[in-house]
Amino acid sequence: MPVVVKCIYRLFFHKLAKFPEPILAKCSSFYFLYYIWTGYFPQQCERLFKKYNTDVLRVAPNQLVFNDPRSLKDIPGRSDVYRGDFALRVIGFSAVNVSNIRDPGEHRRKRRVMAPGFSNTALTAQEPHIVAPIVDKLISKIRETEGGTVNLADYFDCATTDIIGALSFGANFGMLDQLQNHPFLHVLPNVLRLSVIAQCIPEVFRTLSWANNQPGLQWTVPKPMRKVPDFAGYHLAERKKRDAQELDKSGRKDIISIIEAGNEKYKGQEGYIQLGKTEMLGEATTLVTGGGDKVATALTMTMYLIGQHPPVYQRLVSEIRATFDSSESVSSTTAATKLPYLDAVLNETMRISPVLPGPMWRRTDHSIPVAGYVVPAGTELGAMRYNIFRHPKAFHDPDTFKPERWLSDMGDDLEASQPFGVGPRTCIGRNIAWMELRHIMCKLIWNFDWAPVTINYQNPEYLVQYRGPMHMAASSRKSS
Ligand code: HEM
Repeated sequence: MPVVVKCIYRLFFHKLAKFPEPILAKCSSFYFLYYIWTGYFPQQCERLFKKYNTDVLRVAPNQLVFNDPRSLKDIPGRSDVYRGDFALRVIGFSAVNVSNIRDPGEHRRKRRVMAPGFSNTALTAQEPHIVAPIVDKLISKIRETEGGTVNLADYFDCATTDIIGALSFGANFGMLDQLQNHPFLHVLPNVLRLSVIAQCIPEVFRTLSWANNQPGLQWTVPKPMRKVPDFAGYHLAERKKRDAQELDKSGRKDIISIIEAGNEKYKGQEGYIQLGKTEMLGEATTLVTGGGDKVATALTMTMYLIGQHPPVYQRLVSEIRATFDSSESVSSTTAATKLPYLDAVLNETMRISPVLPGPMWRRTDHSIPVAGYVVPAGTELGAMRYNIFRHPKAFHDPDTFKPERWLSDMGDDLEASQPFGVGPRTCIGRNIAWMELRHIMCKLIWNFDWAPVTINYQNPEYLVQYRGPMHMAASSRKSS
């Protein structure tokens, strides 16, 4: 269709023509691409929601975003919507996996096999042997910085990626050992950034994906986009080699082995197809990508925010130090039951600064009701998480960091903040995340007194927050 005709159609006759939007966004995806490229798409939406006095926006010819807490349940809460074109097919060129698979039935199959690896029972057994020693290594690495400052954004990245390597692959990824020199440091956020931008124009992404599968054409694809699957594939292969050498594997309980056991359990059952080799590679990639970076961001933001709010910091120090006698006695299970203020701080951090601030796109192939609107079939749509988590109808003083709102009823609608998502595609790793967040925060606060260094810290987002350096000063604790 000639460009002018296409524009006229999109402006006046398109099924979404009645929804408010800037005129440029009606005609082409370039408007959307520009704001995604800047990394401040949610902030631009905030301005547009206000400008048009609306809670729904058409941000590209075929895309709607909502700023109404009800849309959290009305979109991702549904089991009959698909991953959108602009959703998680962004980890470079990962094989199909639980987080990027489109079909809801296939997705259920994968979740069923994977779920036991993420259960609290599996994790409680692993925390003292696998997680605690890595966190202790983090503490000693921070101790080495005394008298100077520490870039927590990178230190957390190394620690959480090492944890997911040990939990999933039974491997030492060696990030904390090498810190700034580790070749995987910063790879994932950069790949996400590249992929998210490429995805804004689906034709570009599809062409790159196609080229990536053609022998002889792979050189046309930006190299970083293959780095994450390559890293995961390498560790999957290394794990297999170790497996072959091991005579008795019965003791192993890493997540990959639990997925493999699930594969065996359902083998031969009617309607069940085992996860094949490529799917296992896909899941390995999901574990590497999902497991480290997001927790690192939540920790970085928590430390930053408590550093900026001394009364919150002091209350947290009192709670944690009064609960544990020693650093060794820290456990996330104790923290979960005895440290309500820590949970309030973490919840408030993930509300005001969500790790995944964007809309987590979905697509519907039939018309559905969303927050009082009827969305036509074939639309890409999403709930704007950053904006909803700060919605004035749901939270008083929505832009203020106030952990107390999670401790007593202040009239807030706390359900309007859903850092781990809603519905069938909610975060499979949330138990791991909570375990790491509680364990690491307790040890950081138990061992050190902290002073802020970086101020005015704000990250752009490329699906997840794109962490910049965040420095603080740690000194061995003086008070009890
Ligand atoms: C603070 C840390 C974390 C946050 C805030 C977070 C948040 C989220 C959110 C919001 C989703 C839903 C996406 C959607 O609706 O489309 C999600 C999905 C997912 N998360 Fe997490 N996550 C965290 C940690 C983890 C960890 C530690 C893992 C472990 C490997 C993980 C693995 C996954 C996977 C595999 C999915 C896709 C699930 C599916 O589509 O069925 N996440 N996460």
